[in-house]
Amino acid sequence: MKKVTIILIAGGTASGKTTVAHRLANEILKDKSVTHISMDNYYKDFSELTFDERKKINFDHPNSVDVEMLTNDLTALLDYQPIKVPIYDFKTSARTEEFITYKPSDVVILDGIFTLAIKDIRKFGDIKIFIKTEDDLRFIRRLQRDMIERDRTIESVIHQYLTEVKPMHDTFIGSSIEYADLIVPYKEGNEVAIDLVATKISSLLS
Ligand SMILES: Nc1ncnc2c1ncn2[C@@H]1O[C@H](COP(=O)(O)OP(=O)(O)O)[C@@H](O)[C@H]1O
Ligand SMILES: O=c1ccn([C@@H]2O[C@H](COP(=O)(O)O)[C@@H](O)[C@H]2O)c(=O)[nH]1
Repeated sequence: MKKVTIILIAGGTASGKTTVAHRLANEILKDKSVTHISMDNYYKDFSELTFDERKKINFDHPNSVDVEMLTNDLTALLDYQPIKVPIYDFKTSARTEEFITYKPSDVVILDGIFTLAIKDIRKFGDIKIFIKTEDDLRFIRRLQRDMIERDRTIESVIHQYLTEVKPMHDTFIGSSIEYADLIVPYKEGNEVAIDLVATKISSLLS
């Protein structure tokens, strides 16, 4: 039986993880059996808390992730079993009541800030990628994205960035680059790195 290949894509907030994962899954590897999963859907379920209480949670600390659910799901995918994942809502900081079902596939791409920082997740990676984007670019992208897509104010983005995002990045996420097989400097896109990953996957699948 063929082994499922798991690609982990890490990097700071707004570094371009989702963009790279999406390109790999939907363009470069579109003829292969590929599933792209976001680690964002594995934040713990804090729905019993009020919205104001949830706003105080530090979502940049690894403890905010439901590692047990994620490891169970990755184990199921390695066994070619389907998984059902709750969809997360960044506007309310809570899981929605909707689920997405992922069918078994030969390649699984998991992207998220903690994919290389959390040992129990990192150990699943066959190919470990870190997207390295300068901090100021990431902050600008995050500010735009959070205000447009996540219902945040400029003040809340700046406050969260200075009190949680940056200190946790400096403590946990930035240093996880040491576990990467490939570091991708993603500014205007990096075709060579993306082609290298595609070639490696093709060789693993053949
Ligand atoms: N190479 C790039 N150049 C310019 N903008 C980019 C680039 N990559 C991503 N973005 C933009 O930055 C924001 C964050 O990208 P995303 O891929 O969602 O990052 P992440 O998943 O790391 O948080 C998005 O609005 C996206 O369109
Ligand atoms: O309820 C939440 C959950 C997470 N966040 C922030 O999201 C980023 C991680 O997502 P990226 O797409 O990689 O940026 C993390 O830095 C958290 O601060 C949130 O704001 N609210």
